[in-house]
Amino acid sequence: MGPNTGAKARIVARIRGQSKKEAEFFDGVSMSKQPWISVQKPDEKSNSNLVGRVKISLELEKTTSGKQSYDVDECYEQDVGTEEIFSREIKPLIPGLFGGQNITVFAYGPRNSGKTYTIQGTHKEFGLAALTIDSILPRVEEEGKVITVSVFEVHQDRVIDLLDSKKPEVSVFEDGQGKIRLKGLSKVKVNSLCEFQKIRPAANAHKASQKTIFERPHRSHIGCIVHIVSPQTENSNAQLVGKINFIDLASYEDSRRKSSDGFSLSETTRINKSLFAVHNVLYALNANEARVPYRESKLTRMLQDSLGGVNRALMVTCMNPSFCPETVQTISIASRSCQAGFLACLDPGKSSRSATEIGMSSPQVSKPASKVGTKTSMFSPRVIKPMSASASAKKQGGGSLLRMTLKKSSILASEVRGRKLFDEVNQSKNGQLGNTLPEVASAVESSTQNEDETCPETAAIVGSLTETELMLPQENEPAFESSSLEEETPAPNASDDTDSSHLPLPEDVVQVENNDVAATPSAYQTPKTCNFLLEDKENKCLSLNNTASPPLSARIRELSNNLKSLCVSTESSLKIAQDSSIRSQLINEIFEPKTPVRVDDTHEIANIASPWENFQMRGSGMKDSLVREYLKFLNSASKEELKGLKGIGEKRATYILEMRQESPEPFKKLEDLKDIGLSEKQINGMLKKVAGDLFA
Ligand SMILES: Nc1ncnc2c1ncn2[C@@H]1O[C@H](COP(=O)(O)OP(=O)(O)OP(=O)(O)O)[C@@H](O)[C@H]1O
Repeated sequence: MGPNTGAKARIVARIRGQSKKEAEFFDGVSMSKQPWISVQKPDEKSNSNLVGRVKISLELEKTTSGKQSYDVDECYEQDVGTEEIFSREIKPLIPGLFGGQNITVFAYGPRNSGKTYTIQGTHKEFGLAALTIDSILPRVEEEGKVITVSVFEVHQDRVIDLLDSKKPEVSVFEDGQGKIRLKGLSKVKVNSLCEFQKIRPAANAHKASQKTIFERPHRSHIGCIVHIVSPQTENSNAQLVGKINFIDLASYEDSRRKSSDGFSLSETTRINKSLFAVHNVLYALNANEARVPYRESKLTRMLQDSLGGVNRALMVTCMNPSFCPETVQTISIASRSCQAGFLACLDPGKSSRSATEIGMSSPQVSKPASKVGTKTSMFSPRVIKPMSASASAKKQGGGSLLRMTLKKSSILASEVRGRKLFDEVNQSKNGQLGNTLPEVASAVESSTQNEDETCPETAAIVGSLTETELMLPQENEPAFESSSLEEETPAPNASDDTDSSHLPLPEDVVQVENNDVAATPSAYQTPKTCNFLLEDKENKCLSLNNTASPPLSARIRELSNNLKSLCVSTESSLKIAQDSSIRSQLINEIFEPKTPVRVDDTHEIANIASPWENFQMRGSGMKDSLVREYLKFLNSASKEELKGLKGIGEKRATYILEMRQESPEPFKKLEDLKDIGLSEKQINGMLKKVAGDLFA
């Protein structure tokens, strides 16, 4: 993949070819001579770490911001065709693909910047996906392997199978072995480039009818996975050899500007948030960070087994040839991930700690760039900041990212190191300090779990996925393209962000509060002040101080302690309480099941004599019991019994049984029901039905 910087993700730019109108406007003047973008290639003879580094300078006079420069691994100018990009960036990786490596190619950029053109191509020029298929087919045939292709869409955290309109939603989950499963994603066998070009999303076939259901087009990420598979033989199951993902990312849009297409602010910020999540992962990989935030978005979660480890990623940042503020923002964000690779290269062997580990948030709003001369240094010293979406940002919606990050003032350790490194280099080079990185919106860390880098897909996955029929060819139809479907019902996982109507179960509470803790530096930095520390899967180091709610295990332990201490303290009360009714009430309060109560809240226990409080306490206990019984049922019921439940049909029941074969107790908390494709609303609905049936 081009010159090696030691980075796991290579960041390149591509300046889109001019349209006829643009060509007329510029009257055939080469873009390199335009005031808007200029590209400075590195000195090939230079014997430094920066070999291969390309500087893109943008003339921002129109915004009175002056000129801004960004470093990327490579920049392909207008006269460079997709085939050359393929030869230089992807072709060198193909042997690895046959050796078990996974590759991911992202096309990223603002609207109309050539993303789809780059990935998918047109009938005149092949895109990177078709060129890859063309290149791997001979070897695939030679080695007796097969190619299967999946096409999907990620919209509002929902993954939709675009090759099968019957079961469009794909479940993304981690199985008992920690492997990412894409349950319900179809695969189509491809024998030739022609077949690949003829694949068209099933969704398209129903476009007309679906338009009546989905009212307006939406922006989404479109992905195509090309798997190389060793076919099933008498002695072995089908085995995944390697796969290459092509992701045509949704356009980046400045959420502060009104969308010309009438997209809501929340939709724009949601998309930008998922784009930031991709960059955060690439940044973390390039910076060799201990924690890679795969869980920040559905897309990165899906691609977890293709990013990191021995796998390679390529980000093609598409740029508009004519002035576009979003182009400035996208290239600055992309350059940041690229810088991380150089940091790691300059500081080998050191892996920076993640924001979560050091307990700091990552403010990510940059300021307009200050004017810099293009000749200052090969390095433009910048503030390098991993971005992440916070739990609170999730709750508030992406629109609050900007506001929130403006408020945050803590500094990331890796950022400090990054700045220091750059400063050192710059000072040693020419003693100059440069500008700061332009605007990047983000927030604090959300995930509470350290995530391993790689999770290779297994034959089991290949075997479990259905192969659908090849879609009928349609003339002049691209191999895959963005569906114009709009979802009818609220996205199940999207509701994670906004829907607060779910049952306030202890697990939920813990989850939310843990996230808050992740955003609270003190929880990590001052363990000595903690009452005590707990460790569990979801929460590696959680302090039980007053700002955080403990996990369930701790609550139970604490409850038990409370009960013991209450027994002691109320023994004396019982002696005092001569009246038998008070006595029995006290006994009830102590020994009846109820929600956990903190030690320092004991004064509340003395006040729970109100019938309403009593009722609520007991109701909460009953609700917990109901949930426990429900999960127990799911973990043990027969298929027929499962099918008797609301929301569980033949497929889900079969799937539950499959899950139980892998793990005896797949459902430990209500959230686990999302693994079978249920949304929070659906889960709540199911429970309400169960509760209602008790009184029927
Ligand atoms: N390198 C190129 N050379 C010539 N034409 C190009 C090039 N890249 C893109 N185009 C043309 O520019 C237009 C926009 O390209 P494309 O649809 O790929 O952009 P996009 O970023 O995917 O747009 P969006 O995501 O906003 O729909 C198309 O007409 C496409 O054919």
